[in-house]
Amino acid sequence: MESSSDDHRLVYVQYLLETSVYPREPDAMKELRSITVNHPLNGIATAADEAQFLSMLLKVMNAKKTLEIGVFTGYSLLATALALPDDGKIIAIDVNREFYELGVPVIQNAGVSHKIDFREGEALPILDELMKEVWHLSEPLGWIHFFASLNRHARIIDMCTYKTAPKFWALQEGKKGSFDFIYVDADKNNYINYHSRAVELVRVGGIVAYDNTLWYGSVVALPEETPPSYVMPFRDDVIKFNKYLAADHRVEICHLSISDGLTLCRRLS
Ligand SMILES: C[S@@+](CC[C@H](N)C(=O)[O-])C[C@H]1O[C@@H](n2cnc3c(N)ncnc32)[C@H](O)[C@@H]1O
Repeated sequence: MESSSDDHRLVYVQYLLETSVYPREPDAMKELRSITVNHPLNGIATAADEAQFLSMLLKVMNAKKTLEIGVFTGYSLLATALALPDDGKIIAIDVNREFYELGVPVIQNAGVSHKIDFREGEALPILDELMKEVWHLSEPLGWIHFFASLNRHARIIDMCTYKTAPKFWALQEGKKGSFDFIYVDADKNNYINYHSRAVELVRVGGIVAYDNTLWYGSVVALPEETPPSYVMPFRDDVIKFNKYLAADHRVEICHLSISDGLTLCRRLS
């Protein structure tokens, strides 16, 4: 079963999809992909080989708290939810709830909906709220993240006020520095704006992953007159973003040619 997001890619991609990706794809993800293929915008869904890669990356990282910007029908979200442990948490943002609701029954049947906190709306104001919002310390990772944060920040807390300090600290820091992984797959003209928030929200050593950073395969590398007009609107934004990331020393980067480009940024400090 193919999705049209795979159409433009090379023959070897079809080979790897058929040989190594589709046979290992969880049934729920297969079902969600077959629902998505009937959607008029199906080409914007995360590709199956990329989702397989993200799934392994999350497991290798032991990720527990993640953030996703750009859900659509939820294919990458489901891959993430399946990869996280049972007490994992994903905050998932999309301006369009109707897209997400197409995938909800599949996500529920897969038994992972308790990990997902879907937030409908424009991503930038939601991210700004997250910078201030606290994790409930009763949440499974609240205390662990709190104590981990003591090592990362220079601020000193009087441990004599041990019982009141955690709340105080959480109010100071919001959700900054608490996500293990952030996946950005929304409007490309806002990627630089998302990066300024994501780099603060992700923990030191955590990963922010940006999708479509080669924009339709290799369009970013072709002369301006070459690409068909329908891919042009975000082309310059992606080119600008790639240059910006290459010069951003807050992160180590790895620009992969999987799907139509995926850039991993590891927060350094
Ligand atoms: C490329 S699709 C996401 C694909 C998804 N990751 C998947 O696996 O199918 C982009 C999504 O970003 C959402 N989006 C676009 N601009 C947005 C914005 N400013 N704020 C929040 N969501 C936005 C769109 O509604 C769309 O569902």
